[in-house]
Amino acid sequence: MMVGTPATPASKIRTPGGPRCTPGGPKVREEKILVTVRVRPLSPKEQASYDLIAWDCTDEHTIVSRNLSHERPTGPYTFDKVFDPICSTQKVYEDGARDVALSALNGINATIFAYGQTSSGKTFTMRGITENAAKDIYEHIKQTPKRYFVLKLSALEIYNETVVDLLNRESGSLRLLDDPEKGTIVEKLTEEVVKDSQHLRHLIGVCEAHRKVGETALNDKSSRSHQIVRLTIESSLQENSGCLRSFLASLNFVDLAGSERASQTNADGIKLKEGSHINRSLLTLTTVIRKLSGGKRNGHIPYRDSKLTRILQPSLGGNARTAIICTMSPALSHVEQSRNTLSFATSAKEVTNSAQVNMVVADKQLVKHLQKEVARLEAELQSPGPSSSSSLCLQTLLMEKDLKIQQMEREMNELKRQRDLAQSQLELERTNKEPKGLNQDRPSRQVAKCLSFLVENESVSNRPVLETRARKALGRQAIVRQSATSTDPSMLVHEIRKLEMLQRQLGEEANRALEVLQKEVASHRMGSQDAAETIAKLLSEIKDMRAVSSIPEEIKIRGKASLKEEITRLNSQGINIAYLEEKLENVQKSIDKLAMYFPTSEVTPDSKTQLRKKKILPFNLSNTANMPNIIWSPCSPLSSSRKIMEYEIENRAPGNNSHLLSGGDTFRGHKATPPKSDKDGNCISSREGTPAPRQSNSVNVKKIQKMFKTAAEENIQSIKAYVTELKERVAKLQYQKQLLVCQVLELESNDIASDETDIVDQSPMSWHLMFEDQRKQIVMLWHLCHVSIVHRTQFYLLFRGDPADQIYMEVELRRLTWLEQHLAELGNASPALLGDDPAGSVSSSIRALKQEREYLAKRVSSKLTAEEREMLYIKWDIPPEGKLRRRLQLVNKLWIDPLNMQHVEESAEIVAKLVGFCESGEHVSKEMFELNFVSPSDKKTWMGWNLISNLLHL
Ligand SMILES: Nc1ncnc2c1ncn2[C@@H]1O[C@H](COP(=O)(O)OP(=O)(O)OP(=O)(O)O)[C@@H](O)[C@H]1O
Repeated sequence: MMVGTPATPASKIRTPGGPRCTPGGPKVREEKILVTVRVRPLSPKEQASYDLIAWDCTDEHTIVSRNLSHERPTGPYTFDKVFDPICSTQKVYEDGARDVALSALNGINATIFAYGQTSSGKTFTMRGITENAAKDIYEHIKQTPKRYFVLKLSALEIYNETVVDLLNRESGSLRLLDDPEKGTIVEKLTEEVVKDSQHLRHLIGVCEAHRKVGETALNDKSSRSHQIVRLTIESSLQENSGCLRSFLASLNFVDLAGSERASQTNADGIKLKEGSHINRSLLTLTTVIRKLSGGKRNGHIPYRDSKLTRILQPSLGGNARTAIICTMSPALSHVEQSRNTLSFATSAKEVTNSAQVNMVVADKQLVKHLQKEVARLEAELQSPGPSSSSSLCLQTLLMEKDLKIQQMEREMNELKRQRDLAQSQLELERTNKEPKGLNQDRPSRQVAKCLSFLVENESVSNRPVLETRARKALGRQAIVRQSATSTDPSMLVHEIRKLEMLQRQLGEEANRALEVLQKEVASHRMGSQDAAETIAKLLSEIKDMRAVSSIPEEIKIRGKASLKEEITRLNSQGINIAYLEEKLENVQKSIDKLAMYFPTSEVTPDSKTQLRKKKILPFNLSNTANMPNIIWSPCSPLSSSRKIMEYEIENRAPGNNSHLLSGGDTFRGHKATPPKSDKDGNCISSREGTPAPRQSNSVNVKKIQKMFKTAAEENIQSIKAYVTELKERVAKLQYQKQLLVCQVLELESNDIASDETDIVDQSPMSWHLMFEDQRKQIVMLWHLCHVSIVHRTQFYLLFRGDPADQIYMEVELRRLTWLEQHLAELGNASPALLGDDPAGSVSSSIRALKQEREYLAKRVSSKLTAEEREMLYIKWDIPPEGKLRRRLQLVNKLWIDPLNMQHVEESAEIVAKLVGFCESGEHVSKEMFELNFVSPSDKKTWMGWNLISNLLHL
């Protein structure tokens, strides 16, 4: 008994509940694929071999196999149409393709497939279908003058999963890309605009010709390659409303590879080993059709498993109308293949498509863009996971999006902040109607913060509104004036006192340091004539210095003094500070000169000779009498050489350690030559008195020699560093004093200027502009002065344009301007004047900055999540080369572009994370910015050499 397959209804177009509209989209109609079967006549070859006809087309929908062999007959098979061998291609076109093909003229995608075994008539049929469709399309265009049509043609061939352009074979293998709007597209595929029907025929001819070339180049290729000719049809209509409505659709003519191999593999499960015999595209096509026909439309459909199914995805259960013409031979010799073809056709007819009109409305461009974006993201998400490159690509895309969102949020917040600020400023202006002068008796906390050591506990926000009253001025001068005019004279007197106290403390420290320096230098008094002279000079300078630095102690502070008197006194002290500075400069130069006698490098045979030539012998054996001084000198308790000495003592033979120099033959000669003393009682060595042991081969002597030398070098370096530090502090003091004087002078001239300043009021807008301007200047100066990036970050994040920030901005700007000038002066000075390190402060700043970056780089992995790090590496273009290298590269890119405020903002955010400003949750106080210039904590007291050696090793 034969089991029939239910016939497909003649009209399969289903519009359940009528045509429906997708939200914001055009009508969608669901319909099954139109499946027809065409049986060709017996070929001459089949006739010659007396092959029998194995099939009967019982009606125009049914085909059944004849009972010719011992096998049981199959069928009947029913389809939308069954065309017997005498049916013309015109008829096949009309009944099996025309309706679908012409849908493309109305914006519906359409695809006509030819499926069947080799030599079954696929190409024969498709050629006729294409020609007829082309003819009808141009006929339609002719009859629709209201619409404006644009036709484009492209054609490709897929062979062994390689896509080739049939309009330009030379372009080689083409790649498939995912386009948000069009789905899968073929990269660089030629698309020719079709001028007219003749041109269309010509182009189809070109494709055919190119396919023929392929056929001769590769044996039997045509049966294993798929060809797709795609006609894109766009038609526009100007509506009365002024809207330009366009239909856009593509019509595919697909001539598939011979199905015999795919069916063999599918039906018999034979796993063909030879790769060239497996046609992945065809296999995937049958799998896709099978899955779609089984109602698994919502399950995973492996479109992406082959190029053919990727390209034709919309035509297989998607947004397209599809017709499949299955071709078959009637011969008994091909009955098995024909059966497989009919089986495929049976599956295909169960597949439902959801075609919709692809309409473009000009004034809905934005919606379309969004739809495209959604489609693209969906396509990305649907792409299979195993490909790490595609998931990476998706991740990158998401990260980029996140970054964009973050950036937009930041911009929005900034705009909001500016708006709020402007509003509050306006509010302030409006309410600020109080009579002028109301506030003049009250000291300005801003200025107090600027100058005082004390930290004001009162928050800035509590400040009475009028205290923050700003004077209208576009320049910085106006701000300075404003600060000065609101300064209480008694505050300034207070500040002057504190300044003096600082100066006194500095003097005391300098004295203590110089005492040690004097001892140290005295211990080195032996050696060459040059060295002796330098030391003598140094000693006299130290003496002078001590005299100068003790002056401030003599200052008597009276209980009450007028501001003018205070200023006069302060100005007179300026001479002392300047003198102190000058003297320190001289001391440093002398130390530098002295340091030249102690080459820091290891003593090589060459350098030994040079030393001998120059007779630089401050620490040779003639100095042994001075050894105890050096060893037990306060300058060297922590030096590495002392440790060596202790080791030496510990390892000395018993009985020889009663005194460092009393035992052992090594020192006997020396004992016989006691050192000479100068008139002050200090030990002096003479070259005449230098005994032979200088050439001694004793290991101990050499070690001790080396040790003394190291100790001396360390001490000299320590002294040098401390003097440099003293100089810096004196310079700071000098600057602070100048600022104070400046404030006082402006206070004095306040009465004269008050009329003028009252005329102008500072508007919120002008402050905002000034703030931006100052901030840019500060950022540039930070960069030029190599200021710590942590400091930059803190300052940048704290001062965001609040009117209360004015004074902080002003002070930071002044401080940096001074620093820049100072560094520039150092840089311009002659190296001869400045010693070995002409721009010591600059290089040390750079060094410190480098160390800071290294420190921050170490925190990257602990303070940022892996995701954050990855995002930053992508954003900041850090190549993937080594984890440590990447972290350092990232940190090295922070705060390097002072002209780019976006860069500055982002750098600040990253550094804040690395340092943990954000995570502590505590608000950083603005006062931490040492607007007081020298806070007690900032003051370095003399801690002995320990501190200095620490500083040196930092
Ligand atoms: N309906 C038909 N009427 C007359 N001749 C036909 C018909 N169908 C096919 N032929 C002839 O059969 C031969 C094979 O046809 P065709 O090349 O179209 O097969 P094919 O399926 O495309 O083969 P391949 O897969 O190898 O490319 C051709 O010579 C063609 O002219």
